[in-house]
Amino acid sequence: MYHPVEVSEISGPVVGTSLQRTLREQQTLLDSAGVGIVFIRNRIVVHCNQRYAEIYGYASPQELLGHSSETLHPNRDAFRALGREAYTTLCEGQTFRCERQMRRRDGTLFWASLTGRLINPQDTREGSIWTVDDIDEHKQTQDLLRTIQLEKQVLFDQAMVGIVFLRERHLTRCNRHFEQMLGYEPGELIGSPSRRWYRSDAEWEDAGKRCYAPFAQGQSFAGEVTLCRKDGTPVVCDVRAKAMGAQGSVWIAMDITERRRAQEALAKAHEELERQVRERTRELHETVVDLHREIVDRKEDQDRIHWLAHYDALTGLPNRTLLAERSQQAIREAASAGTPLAVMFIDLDHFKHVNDSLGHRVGDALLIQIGNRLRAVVREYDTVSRLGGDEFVLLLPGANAQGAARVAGKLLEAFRQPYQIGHHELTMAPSMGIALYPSDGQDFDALTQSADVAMYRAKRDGRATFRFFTPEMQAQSLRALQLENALRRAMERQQLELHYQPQINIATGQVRCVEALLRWTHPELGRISPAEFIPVAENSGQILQIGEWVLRTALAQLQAWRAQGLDRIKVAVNLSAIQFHQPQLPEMVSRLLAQAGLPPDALELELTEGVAVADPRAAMTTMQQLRARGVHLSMDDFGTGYSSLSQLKHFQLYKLKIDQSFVRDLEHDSNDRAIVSAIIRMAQALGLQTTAEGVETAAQLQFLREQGCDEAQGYHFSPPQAAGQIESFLLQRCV
Ligand SMILES: Nc1nc2c(ncn2[C@@H]2O[C@@H]3COP(=O)(O)O[C@H]4[C@@H](O)[C@H](n5cnc6c(=O)[nH]c(N)nc65)O[C@@H]4COP(=O)(O)O[C@H]3[C@H]2O)c(=O)[nH]1
Repeated sequence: MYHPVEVSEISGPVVGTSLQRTLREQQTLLDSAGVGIVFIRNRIVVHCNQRYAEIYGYASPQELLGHSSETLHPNRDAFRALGREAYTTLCEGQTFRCERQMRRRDGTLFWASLTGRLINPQDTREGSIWTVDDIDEHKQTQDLLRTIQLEKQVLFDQAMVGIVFLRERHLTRCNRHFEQMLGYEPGELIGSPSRRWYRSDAEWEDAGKRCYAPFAQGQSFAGEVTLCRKDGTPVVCDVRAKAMGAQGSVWIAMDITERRRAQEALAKAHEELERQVRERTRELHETVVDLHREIVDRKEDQDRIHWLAHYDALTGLPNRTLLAERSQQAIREAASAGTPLAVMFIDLDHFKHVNDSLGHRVGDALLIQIGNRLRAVVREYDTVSRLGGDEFVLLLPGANAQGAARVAGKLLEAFRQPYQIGHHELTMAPSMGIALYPSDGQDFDALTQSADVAMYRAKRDGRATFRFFTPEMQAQSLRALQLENALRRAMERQQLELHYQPQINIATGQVRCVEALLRWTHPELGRISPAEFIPVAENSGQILQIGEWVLRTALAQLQAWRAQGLDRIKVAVNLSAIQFHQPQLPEMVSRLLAQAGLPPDALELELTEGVAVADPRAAMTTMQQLRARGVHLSMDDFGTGYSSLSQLKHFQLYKLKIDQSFVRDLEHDSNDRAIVSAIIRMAQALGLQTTAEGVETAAQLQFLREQGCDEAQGYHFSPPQAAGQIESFLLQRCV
């Protein structure tokens, strides 16, 4: 038992020495003790050691001596409460231990571990001894630890992730969230092997390999693992796992099934969006391409429309519209500069025959070549245009009459070269009419009209030539227009009539054939010569209708004469080249003969040499067809055209009619005599009959007889007369 004694209270030499040593030892013991020790009597600090003073913030024990122990407590209540609690135990002679907050000298509180004991449990007045240890730091650490543990527990319990502790792949502990996540009751999983929350052995083993491999290298695992609920449904988890040495491992699993599902849905939506964007982009691209194409197409269409409106589709030459525009411009310039200008109208002679006999393809190819040849002849700034068909118009700015004539001459020269179309070698000649500005017309229409009229004159004057427009032509062209209009109504108004002129056998004086000649008597215009109106009918196309009427009427008349007893008489009908090139001609002839009830050899068709000029081969085919049907063919006006001897051989002709231009001057012109004589001999050599036209005198007849000409026709015997008038002549002269 410790009795605190003041050293000065001890006296006596021996006692004093050992007592002093004891006291020193006690004092040393007190001073070196690691805990604070205090002796309190009547709630007053009677004695304490250095450590005690330090704990309460005093420099030395002396500073505390005499202090009320109450000041060392936080407050009076705490002091009394401790007294009440401690003295129950102390009075029983027990040691009282507790941990209490105490107060330092500066007022701060600290935790202290107190151990007290009464000196004499029977008498509390003797005081008590207390050891005090400053456990404030330890207490704070403990509190901190407790708080941390509490927090950990809260985290463990409240975490929104599953937390699992495993040892050797068996669950030692897990939080509620893990159980709930997998659908288990609290504690149901304790001790279970981790295999329990995998769908199959394979998945479990695979997860084991993936997760434990990093553990072996001291690393943690982080990854996605598919676990399995109690009811079998899969749970996709984001798993973090860490090895804890001998403690096993801790696993944190977060259910990301929904997130994964949402991610998948998002990815799908994203993919769909991308697909839609791609689709839209593609559509947009296509729309842009379509639009672009449409714009290009429209531009091309516009260009094409503009081109078609201004150019001839076949030859690529300017058409009438562009020609008119250029002409107007050229006329304006010529007017202001006082310079000349020529317009040349070109029509191809017998071009239609090419089309009819060789087909449009050949005709088109020929027109293209002709267009190129025309372009090659003229200057750069001249315009070569095609109006359609075989009509071309040249606009020659700056060209006077001399210049235009030179161009026409060059064209004639250029046209002399044959055209090679496939295996066909074709020659084509132009008839050209020239009109000059300003004398022949002040504007485009007037100039082209004048050039057109001049071109007709060139045609009439033998074709393959050119003519300048003259005022006299103007009058004639007006006449042609007048005739064309009048001719349209001539047939329906019965103004047409046939006259017949006999052809006399020179040797016997007998009539074997009459030539039907067309007559037109107009109420105002009077009698119009076929030489004038037949070309008009040919140009306007009316010749086909008129020609058929002539054939029908002539055959009907012949049939009537035959019925009257003139049963061996024949009729000769003139055939225009245009009629001849009609593909249905042979069929039509047969039909009309059949309608009249006449044999084919009752009809003789008079052709002009012109029919064979453009395409002898096609002409030959038509002639063969007619001959095959039994119709006789004769060549009219022979000697004026260009028939070659070799062609004649193949033409299957029956007769040559010697043109009246050779007969007219037989008496005075030895050349004509020579020609007529040669024709007759040639015909004889070819086995052809000969008929001389326009025989007006006995001397002409005599010469023809001497030369061996078979027949004669002319005023010497009879002019062409109406059927009724010629009948008596025929009755006398027909056998
Ligand atoms: N100077 C003179 N002339 C004589 C004499 N004898 C007859 N003539 C005339 O000579 C022409 C002979 O007919 P062409 O050469 O076939 O020439 C014909 C013929 O090419 C054509 N033509 C007449 N009728 C038709 C027809 O129906 N169809 C076709 N396509 N042409 C016809 O018109 C041309 C002229 O016929 P026309 O005026 O009737 O003139 C006729 C006739 O009247 C004579 O002794 N002296």
